[in-house]
Amino acid sequence: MSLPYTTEKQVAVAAVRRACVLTNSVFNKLVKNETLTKVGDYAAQAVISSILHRAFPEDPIVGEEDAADLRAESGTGMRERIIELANEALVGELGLDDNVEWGMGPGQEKTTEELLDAIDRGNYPGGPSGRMWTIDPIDGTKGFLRGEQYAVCLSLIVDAQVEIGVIGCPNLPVDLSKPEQGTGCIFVAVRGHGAEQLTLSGASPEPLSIPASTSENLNFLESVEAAHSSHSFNDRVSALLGITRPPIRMDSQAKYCCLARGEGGAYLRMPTGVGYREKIWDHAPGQVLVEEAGGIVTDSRGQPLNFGLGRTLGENFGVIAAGKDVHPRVLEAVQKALSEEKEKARV
Ligand SMILES: Nc1ncnc2c1ncn2[C@@H]1O[C@H](COP(=O)(O)OS(=O)(=O)O)[C@@H](OP(=O)(O)O)[C@H]1O
Ligand SMILES: [Mg+2]
Ligand SMILES: [Mg+2]
Ligand SMILES: [Mg+2]
Repeated sequence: MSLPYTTEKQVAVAAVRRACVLTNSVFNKLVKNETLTKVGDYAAQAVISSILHRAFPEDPIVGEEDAADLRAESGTGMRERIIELANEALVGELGLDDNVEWGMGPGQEKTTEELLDAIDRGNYPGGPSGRMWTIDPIDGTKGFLRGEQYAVCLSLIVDAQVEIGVIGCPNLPVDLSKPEQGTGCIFVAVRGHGAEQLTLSGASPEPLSIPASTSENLNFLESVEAAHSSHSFNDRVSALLGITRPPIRMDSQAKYCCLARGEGGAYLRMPTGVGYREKIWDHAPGQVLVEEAGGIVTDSRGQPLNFGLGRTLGENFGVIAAGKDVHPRVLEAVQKALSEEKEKARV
């Protein structure tokens, strides 16, 4: 019997690999020299969406970017650069099990209009039923521009359940404690069939599982940007848990990836203010990856994240991701810290 979603998994890994080659080259060619903030995001969404559309023409896509600004833009050459980069990534030879079959193959460059349409196919509103893909072409855009962590993120959601997650992390050390061993990994999970780490070329799959953890060897993974999640709240939760090690700050869903391979111990993302709604593409691939590595992902009420509400996760109760043994303790400490905050606000 073949594994479920075999083709979907192959296509998703191929799309993320190609997008990672692209974002790497965008960084080396462009970002280092000039601040071209969204080139990589648009081009990578165009690439992933084109590959998905070729393999699964009926599947809707919830993508972070849309091409409205690009269509309106003129005179800067930005659109032309994006089209050139996307075509390079779509038709290039990547070596290994070359997945030209999922790419476009030599001579099959797309027109500007086709690639703008591919970006705009990410406009699906989401919802509780049916199949849909989520694309975050560059998650952690700020990290990407700093030359630090970012991730190319793709997921397949079926009837509000995340079935496949693929996260490409070109700048992530293969082992966080041994950065000299090189960087670049792809993380893949299929619901019910485990999580694995591959090389950026899609080789050498290593199964992932979160080891048991105690308070002594625990530290939090958290956002770099204080505007995206509350650092001070995390400090209080750490104190309640007796954690003395400093948090690991890193942009993007690389945090879910590190957690899934036993680095850190808990990813805590509490809202910094009222109003911001978390986007499904920022959490769907990470959620299935951590769950398949044996972890738990909930909000601060202990409820699972709801991927069936549309493009967002709805009202923001934060995210707590951790191994099975650690999660209940972190949840309890988060709830204690929340009630302390409420108490303070009352007096
Ligand atoms: N106010 C607020 N609160 C929470 N989250 C927000 C907020 N504003 C933006 N975003 C989303 O954060 C995504 C990046 O998350 P990170 O964990 O990488 O944040 S950080 O860069 O490390 O601070 C980032 O994803 P990208 O846009 O793909 O980089 C945004 O979707
Ligand atoms: Mg994002
Ligand atoms: Mg993004
Ligand atoms: Mg963004």
